Amino acid sequence: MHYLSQKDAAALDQDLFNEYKFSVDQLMELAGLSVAAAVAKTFPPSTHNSALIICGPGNNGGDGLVAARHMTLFGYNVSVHYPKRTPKPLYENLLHQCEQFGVHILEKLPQPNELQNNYKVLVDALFGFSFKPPVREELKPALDALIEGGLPVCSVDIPSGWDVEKGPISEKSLKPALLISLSAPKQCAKREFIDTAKHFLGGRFLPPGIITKYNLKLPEYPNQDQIVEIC
Ligand SMILES: NC(=O)C1=CN([C@@H]2O[C@H](COP(=O)(O)OP(=O)(O)OC[C@H]3O[C@@H](n4cnc5c(N)ncnc54)[C@H](O)[C@@H]3O)[C@@H](O)[C@H]2O)[C@@H](O)CC1
Ligand SMILES: [K+]
Repeated sequence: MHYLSQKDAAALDQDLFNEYKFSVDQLMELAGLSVAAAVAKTFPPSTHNSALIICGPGNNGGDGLVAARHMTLFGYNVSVHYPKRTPKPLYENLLHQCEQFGVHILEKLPQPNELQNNYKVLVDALFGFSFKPPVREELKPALDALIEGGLPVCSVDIPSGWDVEKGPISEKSLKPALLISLSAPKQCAKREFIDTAKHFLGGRFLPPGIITKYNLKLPEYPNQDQIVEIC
């Protein structure tokens, strides 16, 4: 397996948009769908019917908004907490769609120790590969809820608060139960960092030229699946 540096993850992303002419919403839809699929495979709605998705200001948060909509279609009761909204049509439309699909928009987070009263699983769509620690004060409560909620956390692409290359930054860093790497795993997704977490690869949209250029060695997706487990 080849694990991407933070610089290469950003460069690969730019290649998809500039050289391959993908739009952000095209890739975000597939990324969010694969997140929903991996969550449902690991924490199915039959046992984990109520989910809270915590969304950040960038594209990682956008993946979370897409996953929220798909998770309602999979049978979950879904809530979204989206404290710092980026005023762009892409995110506004995704949020509008969430509302139309019956996603509950949670304006204020309860205390972390109260989350277990209402939810069975958390989805961490707070920060992705553009995050640089330490977390700024305004989004600290959202990160604390993920760390201290006492619920299984499914992290989208990067466990929030982690260094994209060096992994957890302290003993108190988030310990996800599930990581869904998107397009290709980043360096913090190495087994030595994620420990016993389940690990899936999703975002099945890479053109062959990108796989060659970045020397990626990715596991094969089974059949038409959107996700593949990495052991
Ligand atoms: N190339 C790919 O494979 C794709 C990537 N996607 C997603 O896009 C993500 C990357 O998105 P972005 O580049 O928009 O960035 P992120 O979503 O990682 O985060 C950027 C946002 O976080 C804020 N931020 C950064 N450091 C912070 C700190 N210390 N404290 C508080 N706020 C901080 C920034 O101000 C910015 O608003 C990926 O991780 C993945 O989830 C998908 O949407 C689609 C395709
Ligand atoms: K994340």
